[in-house]
Amino acid sequence: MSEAAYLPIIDLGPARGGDYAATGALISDAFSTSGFCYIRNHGIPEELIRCAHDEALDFFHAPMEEKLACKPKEAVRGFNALNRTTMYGAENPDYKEFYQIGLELPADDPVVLAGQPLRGPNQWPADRRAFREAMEAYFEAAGICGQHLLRAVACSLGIAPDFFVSKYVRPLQRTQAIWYPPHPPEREKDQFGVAPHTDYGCITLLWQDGTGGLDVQGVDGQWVPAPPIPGTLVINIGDLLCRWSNRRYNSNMHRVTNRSGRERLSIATFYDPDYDAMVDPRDLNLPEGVETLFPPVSAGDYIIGRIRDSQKPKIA
Ligand SMILES: O=C(O)CCC(=O)C(=O)O
Ligand SMILES: [Fe+2]
Repeated sequence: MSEAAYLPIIDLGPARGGDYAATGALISDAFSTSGFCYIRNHGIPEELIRCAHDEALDFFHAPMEEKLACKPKEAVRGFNALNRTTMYGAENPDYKEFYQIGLELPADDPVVLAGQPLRGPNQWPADRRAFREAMEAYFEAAGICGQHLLRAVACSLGIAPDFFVSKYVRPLQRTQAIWYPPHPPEREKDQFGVAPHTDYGCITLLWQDGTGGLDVQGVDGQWVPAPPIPGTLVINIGDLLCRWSNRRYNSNMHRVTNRSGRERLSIATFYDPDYDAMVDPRDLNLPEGVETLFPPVSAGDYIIGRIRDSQKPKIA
């Protein structure tokens, strides 16, 4: 195990069976150091992952005209073409396409009518029923896994295991199938699939295919590979949980480069709270006498602010 980036493989089996304290102790070590770990026995059936992978790949291989028919409207859902996002401080936009879905709410739901950001019905390509079914099934299974993880997180911070349940009634869960074409050879140095960044929300669940290319920054600043490990997901903390935990848990820098010469597909789930959930470090068992480092913020305001920043054209 590297000292620089501690990436343990943690068995989620006990937590899924109701023993959150044991899993909590293990993830606490990881989240308070690298902010990353792998989990196995995550509960998302392999067959479901294979289906979502195959269907997503098939979609990304479709003619651009078909893909662009699903380009995002107001709720950032659907197909996002190459170069749509530029990470804070990055030279170039990310070299990836992605398809995003979120919690399905009907167009006449009050929060959709009120224009709450990130809300709305999902977009789906015509005539791709299997893609829709696979993505919806994956979304649901990832949410269940996220709930188990958050119960373990709650235990590890010394609060009731179900603390997060009332904060995740209509979560801002975003699941993205992400497709990375091989980087163009003339852009060797400054091109990233995803430029170095921290995630915005609470907790991220990542499935990656066998290609590799994800790196995590170690405490010494060096980049350490987080290679694909069959049967596992990579889990990491985002900035919102870092805030909520008053920096007891780290949201760490990571990046993707795809110099494999082949395409790469990953499925990332940003498992984030309700729009109006207040993220206040005082609610997470802050030890007595410890000063809060962050004022309370609503989860949705924080996340949409970060997304909008990442989609701004870079000012020269
Ligand atoms: O695709 C990956 O391996 C990671 C993607 C990622 O870090 C992100 O989208 O925030
Ligand atoms: Fe990320």
